[in-house]
Amino acid sequence: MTARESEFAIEARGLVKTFRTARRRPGALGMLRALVAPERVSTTAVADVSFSVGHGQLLALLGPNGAGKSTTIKMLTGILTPSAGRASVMGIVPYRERVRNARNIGAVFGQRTQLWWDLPARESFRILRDIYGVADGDYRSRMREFDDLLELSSFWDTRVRHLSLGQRVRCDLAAALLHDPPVVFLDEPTIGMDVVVKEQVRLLLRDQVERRGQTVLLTTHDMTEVERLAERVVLINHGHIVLDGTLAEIRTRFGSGWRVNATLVQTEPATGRCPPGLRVVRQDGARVIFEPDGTDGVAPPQALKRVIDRYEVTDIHIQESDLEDVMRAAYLDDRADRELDGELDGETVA
Ligand SMILES: Nc1ncnc2c1ncn2[C@@H]1O[C@H](COP(=O)(O)OP(=O)(O)OP(=O)(O)O)[C@@H](O)[C@H]1O
Repeated sequence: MTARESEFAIEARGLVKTFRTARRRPGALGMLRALVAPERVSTTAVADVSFSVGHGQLLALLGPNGAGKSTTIKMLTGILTPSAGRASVMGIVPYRERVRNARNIGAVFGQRTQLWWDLPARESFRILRDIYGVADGDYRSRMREFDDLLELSSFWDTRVRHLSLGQRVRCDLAAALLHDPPVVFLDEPTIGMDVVVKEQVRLLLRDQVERRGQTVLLTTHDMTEVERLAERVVLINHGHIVLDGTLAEIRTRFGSGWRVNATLVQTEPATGRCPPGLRVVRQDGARVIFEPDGTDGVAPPQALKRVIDRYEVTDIHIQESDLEDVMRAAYLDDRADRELDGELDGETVA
């Protein structure tokens, strides 16, 4: 099957990854025991992950620390072989055909550079140009484009080891996109960047998807990034998929979806006189946030009218619920499910 014949650019079906590591006990005796009779323990980083990404889609893979996001990406880039399940990227099984897969993908691991540590970043770009056989004209125009957006030329002649984290990740991003791969994996690509550079990276990614039709799989802990970029979100927790949907679907399922933000003339608690179908989420003096209480399925225009009818209002608008709150609700829901299934043992709530 050729790359374009496969319906999805990225497919993961029942992926599992278990690591076997030596357990280290404390103290000198523990160290000795580890040398003589090492005790091995299994960690299941990815327990059961299935999802697919269509050609030209940008999907955000989200989850708390240790959820299994990086391990999933490593299986999709061919760095790790799954313990069970299967993966395909542009019709290729990444861990079986690493070299063919490498031509189709670009990858940025924000925590770790792909560049040559002791060389100036520009030297790494030239080496990558030769490895991937990028034509001189294409190389020059892409470097110009990356420089325009990411302002690399002020530091690309500095050795990579001397770059700041944000500068280094910008160079990593350019290196990953240099051969214009159809699929890009970005594991925390804006780590260490200031807000201005973050915005530049978002512009670059949007352009890669909209103009070049690239497929992007992104992990991030930055919800603004998700709101700005992702059409779809897959949420992973403890190596399991918790949800898979558009931001709108996720908001509907785990958040009220919207809230009424009002500034009242009165400053006493609004709770006692709350309009029907609404409850007070927060009140700070005259500023009150209401959300639907779930009793009558009130819609945003009705909710505005009910608040205005009940109070004297100086300012009022509908606000979409905060994505951080929605994600937290989704984790807590998953946690409650697993508690019921008896899977959790003494774990603290994030
Ligand atoms: N090589 C390894 N050997 C043993 N355990 C590992 C290895 N790599 C990852 N793990 C464990 O697997 C789990 C998932 O790790 P992973 O790096 O995939 O999480 P993550 O979702 O990317 O987290 P973060 O948001 O912190 O980057 C963690 O408990 C981690 O300690």
